[in-house]
Amino acid sequence: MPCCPAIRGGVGRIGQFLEGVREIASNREFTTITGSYRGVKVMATSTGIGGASLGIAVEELRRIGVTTLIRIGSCGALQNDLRVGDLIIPSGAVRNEGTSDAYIARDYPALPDPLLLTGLLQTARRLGYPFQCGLVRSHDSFYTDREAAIDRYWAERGILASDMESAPLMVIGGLRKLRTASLLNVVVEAEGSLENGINQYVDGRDAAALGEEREIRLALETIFSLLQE
Ligand SMILES: O=P(O)(O)O[C@H]1O[C@H](CO)[C@@H](O)[C@H]1O
Ligand SMILES: O=c1cc[nH]c(=O)[nH]1
Repeated sequence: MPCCPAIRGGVGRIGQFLEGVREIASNREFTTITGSYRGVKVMATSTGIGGASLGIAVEELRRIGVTTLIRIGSCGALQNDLRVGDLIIPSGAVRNEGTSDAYIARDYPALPDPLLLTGLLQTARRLGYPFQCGLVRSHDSFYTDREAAIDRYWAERGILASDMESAPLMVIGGLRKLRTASLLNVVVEAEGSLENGINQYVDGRDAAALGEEREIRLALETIFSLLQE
């Protein structure tokens, strides 16, 4: 597999799947690389933590002509049958964060582009990767005094998992006519320890890494497949 050892973090790990990797910009939490996957030129950008920085990245990528964005991220499970390393393909997201509120009232839904969503589902099946498709919840904080009650509330309503960026990505995508979708890897099981889960991946270390490799491959294969149609 071609390698790009100088680029740190998730973007560097995406770079391991690409040929001809070049870092084209790096400032604060935002690092952008380009490379090609099976002959298709792709770009990967780290968007930091939370909707606010994601929103800035998406808007600036749009200004340079990007039209299709797939989030490759992690999440905490809200349902007991989800294990570390399981993939979730969100069919929509609860808007429990402030960034999408800055754009439009909550009546406006956070939904992925239907063609991109369909592409991800078909490709996941073709690759044989187990996944769940359903609703997730995007939030702004881990450490309020109400986290356990909030998680219970949404878990009882069937929400699969929590992340921080899927909803703002989908709302901004809808409003700006971008094709967006999200892809999440479970790094914390329901009722699990948040700190252990996301900082060290303690018990599920290998499973989380495998889940991440799968979501990177799934995103890239989906882009490749859609361009063949
Ligand atoms: O793995 P990423 O994409 O950063 O996603 C999740 O991890 C971060 C929290 O540790 C938040 O950004 C959350 O959405
Ligand atoms: O529990 C978690 C793990 C990752 N990201 C989240 O938003 N929550």
